[in-house]
Amino acid sequence: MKYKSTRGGVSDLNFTDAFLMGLATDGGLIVPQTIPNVDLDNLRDLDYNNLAFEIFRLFIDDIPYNDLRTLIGKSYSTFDTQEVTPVVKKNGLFILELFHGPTFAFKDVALQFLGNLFEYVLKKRNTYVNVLGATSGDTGSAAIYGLKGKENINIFILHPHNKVSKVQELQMTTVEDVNVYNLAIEGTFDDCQAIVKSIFNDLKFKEKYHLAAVNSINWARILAQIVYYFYAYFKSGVDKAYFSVPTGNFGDIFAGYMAKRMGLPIEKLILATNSNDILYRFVNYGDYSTGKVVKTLSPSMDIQVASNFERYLYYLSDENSIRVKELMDEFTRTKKLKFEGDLLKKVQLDFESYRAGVEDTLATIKRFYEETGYIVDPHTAAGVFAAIKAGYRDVICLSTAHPAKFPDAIMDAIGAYPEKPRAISELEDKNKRMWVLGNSVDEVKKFIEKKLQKG
Ligand SMILES: N[C@@H](CCOP(=O)(O)O)C(=O)O
Repeated sequence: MKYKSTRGGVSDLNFTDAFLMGLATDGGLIVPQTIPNVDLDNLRDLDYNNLAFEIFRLFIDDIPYNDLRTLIGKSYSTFDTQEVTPVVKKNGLFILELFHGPTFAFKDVALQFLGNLFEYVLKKRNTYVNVLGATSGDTGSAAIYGLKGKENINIFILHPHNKVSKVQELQMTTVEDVNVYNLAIEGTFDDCQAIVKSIFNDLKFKEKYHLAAVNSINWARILAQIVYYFYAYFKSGVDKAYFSVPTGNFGDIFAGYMAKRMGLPIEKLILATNSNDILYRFVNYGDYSTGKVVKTLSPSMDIQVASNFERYLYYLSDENSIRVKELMDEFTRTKKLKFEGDLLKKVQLDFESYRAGVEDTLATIKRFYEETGYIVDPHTAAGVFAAIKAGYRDVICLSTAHPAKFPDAIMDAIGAYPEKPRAISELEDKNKRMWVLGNSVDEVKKFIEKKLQKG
């Protein structure tokens, strides 16, 4: 399999080069040059690791199969269940539990694998990387847990200062390994993401410091997330699938879109947002225009500029890179895009979307708990809210995080705190380490330079 950029300036990369490049050097996002088709019957009865292997090998042909199997096995051995992403049925909905990894969020599914993949590739190539990423709460800790203490890797993670949950902040900032740098930026997640992209687009700086990406701009993230759509489909036993996906950066739901393009019978992807509703407006009205980021109960979704939107735009434009570049340039200039007519109808064939405000989120957590005894976190609640609104039978809701990451929201909803896994309760007594920086590309660059020169 070869890879290219959505903007047409990069092509014919093998998987490992695409993985190390992260953001394409022309500013676009990397996609596979063809989308492979799967035979569902060959995958149906596989356990998680074997399923992951069968899907990965369709996209990776420059890593020996034995090594790939070892990487997969190592990555998912840190999960608290061999199922990796179990599916449970509650009140007519399937809940795909994606929070069984070390940081209790769906990001672990990809980032445990990416951590091991970086280690493997760097050793093979006898080189090093400095990972740079942005987080609205979950990617950061998952990336840090995937990479902490690993040789030949430093990791710099930007998060919006005081805008992630307390547990999310503790998970990131209590890691004491010397290769981990937490930068709390005086701004929003969109500011953090813009800083990261601007630094990646400074190709001299990127090359000089061997920068690499862990956000879903990295194709390997999407690849790892495709697997659980297949797994959930087989486990649920449904004929045609409806997935409801809490959505911020569009990476998770885009993985579902790819699974559909590979032949998974997905009837509809239900896109759930919180009040940061740019994607809700896009799907319903063709209005992709940024608004102000507002703080909600589901901080990981407090995003207005969705990174992976560009990958979808590429497929929506029938893989026309020139058109994608024009649209992305227009978006950079005006902060808005408009979609109408047949193009919007095409979007609505793939997706439908609902927006859960704060009251909807709290009411959904409460009602679901009262009816099932099961506590969903505020992000999952947005997905459950959307699934109920959509009204289809047997929707598979992606449960993207453990409720203990958001105890205050749960207390507000049901009047009690969720049970805390030990790994979370232990965080409070640990030392914290982070650096507060202004919302400035230069400040972040200077910080990276200073730390790397010292090292
Ligand atoms: N919701 C994310 C934001 C970053 O998204 P990513 O999927 O591109 O890493 C978070 O929790 O950090």
